[in-house]
Amino acid sequence: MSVRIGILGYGNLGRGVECAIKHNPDMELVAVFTRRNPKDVTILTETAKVYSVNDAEKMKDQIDVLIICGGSATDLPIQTPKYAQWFNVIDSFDTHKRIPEHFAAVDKSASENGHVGIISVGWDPGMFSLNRMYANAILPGGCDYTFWGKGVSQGHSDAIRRIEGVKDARQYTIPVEAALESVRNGENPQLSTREKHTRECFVVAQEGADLARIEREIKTMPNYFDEYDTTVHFISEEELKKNHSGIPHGGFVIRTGKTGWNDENSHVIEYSLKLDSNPEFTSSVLVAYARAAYRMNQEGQKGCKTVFDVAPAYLSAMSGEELRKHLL
Ligand SMILES: NC(=O)C1=CN([C@@H]2O[C@H](COP(=O)(O)OP(=O)(O)OC[C@H]3O[C@@H](n4cnc5c(N)ncnc54)[C@H](OP(=O)(O)O)[C@@H]3O)[C@@H](O)[C@H]2O)C=CC1
Ligand SMILES: N[C@@H](C[C@H]1CC(C(=O)O)=NO1)C(=O)O
Repeated sequence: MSVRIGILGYGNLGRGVECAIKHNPDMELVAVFTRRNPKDVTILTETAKVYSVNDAEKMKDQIDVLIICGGSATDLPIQTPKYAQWFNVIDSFDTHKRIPEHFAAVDKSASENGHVGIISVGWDPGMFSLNRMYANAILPGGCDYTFWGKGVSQGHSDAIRRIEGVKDARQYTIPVEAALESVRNGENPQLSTREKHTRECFVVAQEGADLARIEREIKTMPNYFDEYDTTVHFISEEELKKNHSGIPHGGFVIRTGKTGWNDENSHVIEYSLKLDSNPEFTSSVLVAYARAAYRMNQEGQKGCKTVFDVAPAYLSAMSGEELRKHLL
C-alpha cells in the first residue's frame, strides 16, 4: 500500500516534492494545500488536486504524511506545530539557532496528538548534520568545517522575499577561497563566520519601494545576514529571470582528527554535495524522511524527531533483506 503524501505550500520545495514522489513508486500524492486561491496554483500530478490550507484538517484521514514546504523565516514556526495536530509532518526548518524552540513546539503538538514530526530535514540542516555527527563521534578530538556554495540559498532568498517592498530575490552564498585553501591544506584554522563566506543578493523591488531600507533590513537580519559581509544589487524582474533563474548549490563538511598514542596519525573525513537543483535535492531528502515518519508512527512512535533520531533503514524503500543483500 502506498504512503499517501500531502504537500503544504507550493513553492520551489513544494514543486520539488511533487517531482520526487514520481521517483518513489511506494508513494502517492493525494493533495497540495496552498494559502493562495487554489485556482491560481497549477500542479503537474493529474491524480491529485489543489486545496486551500483551510481544508487540510478535513483530509487528515486521507493523508499519511504532510510535507510542509513553507519558508523557515516566517512560515514553518507556525505551520509545522499547527499541522502536527492532525498529521505526521516533515519540514526543512533551517534557522539553526531557533531549532531548539521549534523542536519543543512541534514535540508538544505531535506528542499530544500521537503523530511523528521530523524537522530540519534537507542537507543543511539534514545530511550535513548527520555527517558532522558521524565524524564527531568517530574522531572526538578534531576540527569541523562546513562550506557552502557558490550557490543559491533558498532559506536566505526566502528571508529576503519576506521583506516589505521586495518582489523577488536570489541570494548566493560564496565561500572565501583563502579559508577553503587553509582548511584543505590541513592548517586547522580558527575561522569566524565572516571569514568563511560572503553573501551576494539580487533583489527585485516593488515600484516605489525604499531601496535603502530594504538593503539595511537585509544586511542587519539576525540569523541570516548580520554576521556576514553582504552585497545587495537591485535589478529588474527581467534580469532576474534571465540571469538568476537556476537554484544550484552545494558544499561540503570536513572533519580533521588524529589517532594514535601520541596523535601521530591524521585523518580527514569529507562529505560533499554538488547540486544542479537545491530544491529538487532537498525535496528528495524530505520524501525519504516522509517514508520514515510513516513507518515510525505505524510502530507507535510519536513526538518530534530530527535526522539524528531516525535509523537509516527507515529511509529506504528496500526491505531489510534487500538492504543487507545490496548495500551492506
Ligand atoms: N534544510 C535544508 O537543507 C534546506 C531548507 N530549505 C528551506 O525551505 C524553505 C522553502 O524554500 P522555497 O521552497 O525555496 O521557498 P518559496 O519562497 O519558493 O516558497 C515558500 C512558500 O511561499 C509561497 N509561495 C511560493 N511561490 C509563491 C508565489 N509565486 N506567490 C505567492 N506565494 C508563493 C508558498 O506557500 P503557499 O502555496 O501557501 O502560498 C510556499 O510554500 C526555505 O525557507 C528554507 O528554509 C531549503 C533548502 C534546503
Ligand atoms: N538551508 C540552506 C541549505 C544550505 C545552504 C546554506 C547557505 O547557502 O547559507 N546553508 O545551508 C538553503 O536554504 O539552501
